[in-house]
Amino acid sequence: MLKGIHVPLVTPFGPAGEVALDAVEKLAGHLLDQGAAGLVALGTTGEVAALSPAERAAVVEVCARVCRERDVPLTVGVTGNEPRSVLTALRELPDGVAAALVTVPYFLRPGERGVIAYFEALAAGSPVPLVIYHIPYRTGQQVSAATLRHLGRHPRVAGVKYAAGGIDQDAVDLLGEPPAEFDVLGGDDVFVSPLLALGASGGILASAHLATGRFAELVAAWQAGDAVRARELGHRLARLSATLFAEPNPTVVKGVLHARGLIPTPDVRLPLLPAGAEAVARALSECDMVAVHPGE
Ligand SMILES: O=C(O)C1=N[C@H](C(=O)O)C[C@H](O)C1
Repeated sequence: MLKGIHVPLVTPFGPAGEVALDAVEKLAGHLLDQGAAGLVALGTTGEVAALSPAERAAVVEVCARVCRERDVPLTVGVTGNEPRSVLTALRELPDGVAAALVTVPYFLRPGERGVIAYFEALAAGSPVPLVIYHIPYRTGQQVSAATLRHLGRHPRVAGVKYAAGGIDQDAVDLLGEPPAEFDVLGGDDVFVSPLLALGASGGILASAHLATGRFAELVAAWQAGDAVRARELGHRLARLSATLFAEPNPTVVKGVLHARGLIPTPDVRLPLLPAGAEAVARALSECDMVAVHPGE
């Protein structure tokens, strides 16, 4: 269901600190023009924790409109770690949302049986398919390939955003025998190329705000079996991602998008602080090395 590159949108802020909805709309259209297969609203990259409920709803509304007009899927991040409030949020999603990206319950460390019970409860009541966000270095909860395979057989579980911090044994195991109709999407920007080589169907990557077409080309090259092209491009994009993640995400991405005139300010909300000028300059120069056309 979710193939190719899906960009987890930053939330641009205006000079007075307000959410710049016109910039959300422009950026969303630009990324789809550049080759993104879909968008993700309210991810970590969107600074979801720093947005009010009204701001979140407004961002989703704009993204849903753009995605509807382009006939591409919109995935929405839904945060929480107990099923009742997460189910309420899932039921409040507007029409036209293709899937919800739901984080493995964080901080509590409920164990894998708890993770299974949690996602089964959500899947039973969710109006939209779920994409499990597996990111143990943020949640504190390991999830094995066996657990993901078990959950992946549920008709309401569409895939996993796999962000284990590298290519681990579970990634190899899962992609060696994935459930039918279950998409594995790379969520660690620097490791997306090797994950695609193992058979992932795409990625949800903050880095793909830049060089979007190149990331799409990377997916296509691995899927076409063009390992020479894919390996070379993968190395270049990994260098770009490393510079974009040199400071906490999405600070450098926002700095670069602002320098390129794609968002009105590079501002982020606390506890994030804007990226340093040197980090932004390094990332800009890496973008130019990957681009086919200047400013791409
Ligand atoms: O918001 C997201 O989705 C992503 N978040 C990750 C993070 O901030 O660690 C990075 C990934 O590229 C997408």
